[in-house]
This record gives sequence, structure tokens and C-alpha cells, in this order.
Amino acid sequence: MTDPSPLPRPTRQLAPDARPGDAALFEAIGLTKRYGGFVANDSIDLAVAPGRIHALLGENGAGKSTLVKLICGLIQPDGGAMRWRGAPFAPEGPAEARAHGIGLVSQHFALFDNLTVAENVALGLPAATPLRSLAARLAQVSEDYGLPLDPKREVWRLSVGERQRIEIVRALLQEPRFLILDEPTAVLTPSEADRLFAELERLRAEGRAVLYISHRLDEVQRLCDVATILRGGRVVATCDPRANTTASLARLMVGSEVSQPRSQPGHAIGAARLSVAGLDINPDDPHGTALQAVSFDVRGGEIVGIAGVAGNGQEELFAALSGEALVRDARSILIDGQPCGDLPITRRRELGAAFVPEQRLGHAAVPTLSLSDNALLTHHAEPSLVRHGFIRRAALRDLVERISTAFDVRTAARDPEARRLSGGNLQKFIVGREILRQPKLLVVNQPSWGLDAGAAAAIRQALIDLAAQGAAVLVISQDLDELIEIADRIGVMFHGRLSPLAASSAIDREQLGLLMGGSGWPQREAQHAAGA
Ligand SMILES: Nc1ncnc2c1ncn2[C@@H]1O[C@H](COP(=O)(O)OP(=O)(O)OP(=O)(O)O)[C@@H](O)[C@H]1O
Repeated sequence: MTDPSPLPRPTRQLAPDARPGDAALFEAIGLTKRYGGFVANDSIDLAVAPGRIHALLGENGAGKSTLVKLICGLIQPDGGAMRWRGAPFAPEGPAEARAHGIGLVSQHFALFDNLTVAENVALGLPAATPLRSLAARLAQVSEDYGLPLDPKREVWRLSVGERQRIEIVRALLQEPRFLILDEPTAVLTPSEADRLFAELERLRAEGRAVLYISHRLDEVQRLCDVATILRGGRVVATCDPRANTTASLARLMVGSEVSQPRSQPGHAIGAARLSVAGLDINPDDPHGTALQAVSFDVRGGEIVGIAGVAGNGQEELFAALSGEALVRDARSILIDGQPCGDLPITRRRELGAAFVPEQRLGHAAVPTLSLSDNALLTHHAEPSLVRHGFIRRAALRDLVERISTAFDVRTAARDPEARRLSGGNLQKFIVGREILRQPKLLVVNQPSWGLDAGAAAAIRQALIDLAAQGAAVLVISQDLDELIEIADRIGVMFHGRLSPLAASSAIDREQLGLLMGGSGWPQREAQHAAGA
């Protein structure tokens, strides 16, 4: 890891009275939010002091994002009060919260797809900021932060990891007095996360306050001075995270022990169910990553992991495998021996394949459709659900019930719109929707993004069990610990190339990290990867 670069000094200094140890910068007193009869935040008391990094923990659906939305004026409370530097605080909208110096890196990105990176950043800054100078500043600052971004690129072309970088850089450029980050590292690489932590530590040293939401408890212990834990919309504990173990924090969040996934030893590894040979793709997007001679196979009974920094071809690989991007040579992708590089996604599903894209809202699920209609999107070829062109609504609702039960999807109402689910619950739903089809091949991108420890363990267990039943499972993930934990073999993508797959027992985190950064590739591979 390289040392974090010095960052540009903030232009706006904090008031001299804001010093670590001061009285609370922000307070919530008995804050309550209801959705119909469901209480998402139940009399929350929270005090965030300047010069502190304060963790907000809780399992999926505990009410963390709801609290953040209240603080930022995105929704209004039904009871209780908030105070800012001791004075009553009731922001009517996000602009008012921003004017007080509250910055937000949200879990569901608030970005306009058709605008460029620079245009999106400009929208979060004072109106007078000229776009041209902003683009140059943004390029410089994003490099300094170790979060590379191309200011001219349109957002719709970017991966989830790249979108996350925009959110973070945009919030940091606002030099907030109180910065709230909702799962910021879920799709960042370890070195990107390290740079972010260094930046948060700088904010703390300057007397600013940070509210940090993460399901990664080791990060919380490393970074945070105090932790407030929510369960079922209520505060159940406020503690020093370093005085706890990750297991005891997880227990406080979940209310019981969290079990770790267990591999199923002794099951047979069969023939290749997915074979990719010499896959070359030149994406339409001039900023996309060309895939160069990607070759690998995934056999029945095994999990293959693909690691890599976002933007190194993982999106293009997923699109080619799923049929969202068709390839000229049909034989470059075989599913159970059948050439299918030129087949659309429905035909690939009929061959027994299932796909889970990384972007849950907008790609994997339509936000404004109910869960049952979202289930129909990938199950419509099944005769039990659609017969003679008629949708069997009762069977569909039953399917949603089965997914929700099997994957512990918690909703505030029956068959709600996808956008009403908490991030983690929607993730459980879209992964569960595909696993319940019992596919012979599952390709999944970032399976446990935003999941709490218990839910992530449950999803990983489901992937292990699916492979043990004979399916081939391909997991694309930026979470190296996840890949090392569940994959039988792992490869790394760099500049559109895939390293040879290595047995996960024979490769460690450090070697993977080096490959992700472009070191340690065989000479020829490195030359190709660098475009020589
Ligand atoms: N607009 C809404 N309408 C109805 N229910 C909602 C709405 N937004 C959130 N909820 C419900 O409120 C509960 C808390 O959701 P919230 O997003 O605050 O959880 P969270 O702790 O942030 O979870 P995660 O870790 O999964 O992001 C969930 O059960 C969710 O279904």
C-alpha cells in the first residue's frame, strides 16, 4: 500500500469553538419515523460529537438509512426532535442540511445517469462553480484521494464501484462539518478503502464529525471512536467498538450468534458448465474496457471467483456472459457445451443459467414494480408462472413468499415496490430470486453488497450449497475476503485480461492485491494488459 497523498487543504475552516470533546454537534432526541403502521425509527436518541467518527450499526432493515434520511431532510419525522450545535434543527430538504455543513455519501447513489461525472459533482456544489475549472479540480482531487475518476464520462457507463467514488469525492469536496457515509466501502478495493480511512481520520483531526455506517465490523473497530447499535428501529446499545470483539458487536446487532458459512466437503466436481474461450470484446462505449482473449471455465460443483478493481472489464464480462452484450463468435461462450455467445438472455436462462447484476436498483430490479412483478422479470419463461400468455398471480405471490422465507427478506408490507425495501433486503431478494430457480450455472456480481454479517453469511452459504448440488457458480466480487472464503479457484481481471485461475488454497490476499494492481502478471500478459 502506498502512503495516502496529502490532500488539498479545506478552504472553509471550522469555527474556533468546534474542537474534539465539545458538546454534541448533532443530536437526535426521541426521533421517530413511521411508514404506515410500521415504525422504522422508534424514539432514537443519538449524540454525535465533533472530532469523533461515530459508527451506526444494525442488521439489514434496522433503520439506519431512515435515520440518515431524517438527518439530511430527505424525509420528515413523525415524532421527537433534532438539534444542531444545541439549537433546534428541522431541515425541510437536503439543501438546508447541506447549508448547515452536512454531507452525505448515500448507499443508493443520488446520481443522474445521463450527466457526466463533473456535472453530477457540480450539482452538489455552490451554483457559481464553473464546470471547466471543476473538471480539472475533480481530476486532480480524485487522484489525490486515490479514487480515479474521468470527469467527462457519463454516469450510466460506470460500474457501481466507480459511482461510489463519485459520491465520496463529491461529498469530500463540500468539506462538510458533519459527514455521513452509508456503506462507503462495500464496493471499494482495499487500497481505495485505506485512502478513504486516511481522509476520514484527517476530518476527525480537524474537529469535524463523521457518522459511519458499515457492515464491516473490522473497519468499524479500526476507525470508529463510538458505536450506536440499532435493532428493529430502536437503539439497543452505545459502546466503544474497540472494547468489543467483532463477534460481540455482531451479536448486539442481530440479537443472536452469527454462524459462518461451511463448505460441503467431498462433493464431486463435474464437467465444465461454463466455458469461455478467447473472448474478445470491443465495447461500444469508448471508455469501456475491451476484453482480451478471456478464457476460463467453471465446472459443475465449484465456485470460481473473479477479483479486480472496478472498471477492469468485470462489467463487460458480465454483459457478455448474460447476453446483454452479444458476441460475434457464438462458440466463445459455451453453457453445458452449447454455443451461446449470440443468444439473448432468455435463451440462456432456458439453458439453466441465472444472472445477478451488481446494480440492484434499476438493473436487477425495477424500483417502482412490486416484488412479484420483479420476480416475473426473470421467471417469465416458467410455465408454472405464465400459462398461455396469462400471468398466474397467485403462483407469483407464492414465489415471492418462498424467496422471502428462504432468504429472510424483511418487508414492511406484503409485496411492496422494490424501492421500499432496505438495501440489504432487496439484495437478499434478487439473489434469492435467482438461486430459487435452482440454476445449473449462476453468474453473480457483488453478491453480498450491503448485507449485514448474518445475511452475507446466509448468501455465501446458499452459493456453497448451490455448487454442492452440482451447479457451476461464478462470483465477481471486490470483496477479497469473500472470494477467499467461498471460491475454489480465483482469477483477477486487469485491463480486460483475466489471470489464470489459481486454487484459492494456493493464493493469498497479498498476491491477489498485487495482481489487481497490475503487478505479478507474466511478462506477456502484462504487456497485453498495458495495451502493448
Ligand atoms: N419508503 C418506505 N416505505 C415503506 N417502508 C420503508 C420505506 N423505507 C424503508 N422502509 C422500511 O423501513 C425499514 C428500515 O429500512 P432502512 O432502509 O432504514 O434499513 P437499514 O438499516 O438502512 O437497512 P440496510 O442495512 O439493509 O440498508 C425496512 O424494513 C424497510 O422496509
